[in-house]
Amino acid sequence: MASVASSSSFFSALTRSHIPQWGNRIKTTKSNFLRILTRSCLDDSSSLSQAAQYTVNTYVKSGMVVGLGSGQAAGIAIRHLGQQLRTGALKDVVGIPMSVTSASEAAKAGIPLDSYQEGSQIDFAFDDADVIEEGSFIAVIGRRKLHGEESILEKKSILNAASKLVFIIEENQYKGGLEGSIPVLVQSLNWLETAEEIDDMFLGDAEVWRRPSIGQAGPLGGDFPLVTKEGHNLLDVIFTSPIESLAKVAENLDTVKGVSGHGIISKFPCTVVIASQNGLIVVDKLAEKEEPNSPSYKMEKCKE
Ligand SMILES: O=C(CO)[C@H](O)[C@H](O)COP(=O)(O)O
Repeated sequence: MASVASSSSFFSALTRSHIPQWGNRIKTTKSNFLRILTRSCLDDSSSLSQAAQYTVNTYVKSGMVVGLGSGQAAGIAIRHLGQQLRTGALKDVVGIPMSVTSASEAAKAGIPLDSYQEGSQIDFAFDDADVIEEGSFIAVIGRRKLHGEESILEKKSILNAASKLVFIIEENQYKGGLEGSIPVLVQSLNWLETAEEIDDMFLGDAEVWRRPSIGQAGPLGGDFPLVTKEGHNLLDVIFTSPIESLAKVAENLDTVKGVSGHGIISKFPCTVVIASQNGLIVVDKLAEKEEPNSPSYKMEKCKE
């Protein structure tokens, strides 16, 4: 594998020739690093599988405690991790599942498991994200229907506790000016009051719907609203115009009495492994204090 620390003109030239649609879109800053891996260096046909396998092969080391996320890519990564343990390529890895689905997937794959306790040491975690805001690396999780005892709050605790974090997503999930919903956990007793306050806060930009536990329902969540294992109702704040800043949305939501949490997560350092038509794109967001004099980005390309 060749590794190149590059200047911005070198970056532009490479991105233009290798990933034209990304050349002008990825913004790099002092704290972002970008690597592009051509497809030929990876051995599976689906780009999401490649991204999941790359994540396990690159970041999981023997002896690690690994947070196992949920979603399609995380499922593939869990199965691949199990395979690596069976072949002996990795040893003594313990998984901390972030959902019932990831626990059952991991058990099937033969990964030894432990449950998350506050203060648990987690060396590495991977997860799907619904979307990630370009540049800020702030992610949204929890849009998808929650399964079993799945908890957005617990998932965020595990992701925040991890010493290293990777989100595995597809190209169309990494963008600026995001639209769509932000899941918000609210105390169920006064959920309507809280929903109205959020509605006023984002008036004209978003609608607020209470999520039902089954099927479809109207804005009030129908007769069987979802109640999480912590006893919260879940509001979907559905943005109909582009979100200028996810950080601002999170900040505003945090001021609302009755809000117990939400699906917006910003945790650095963070790496995003992006499955694209032209191979994998790996972008690292470092903690602000790291490598203050480093070049603006680094690009790696696999030797064919
Ligand atoms: O909460 C989440 C990750 O923690 C996501 O909502 C979810 O897992 C995405 O799933 P998929 O990638 O299969 O749509």
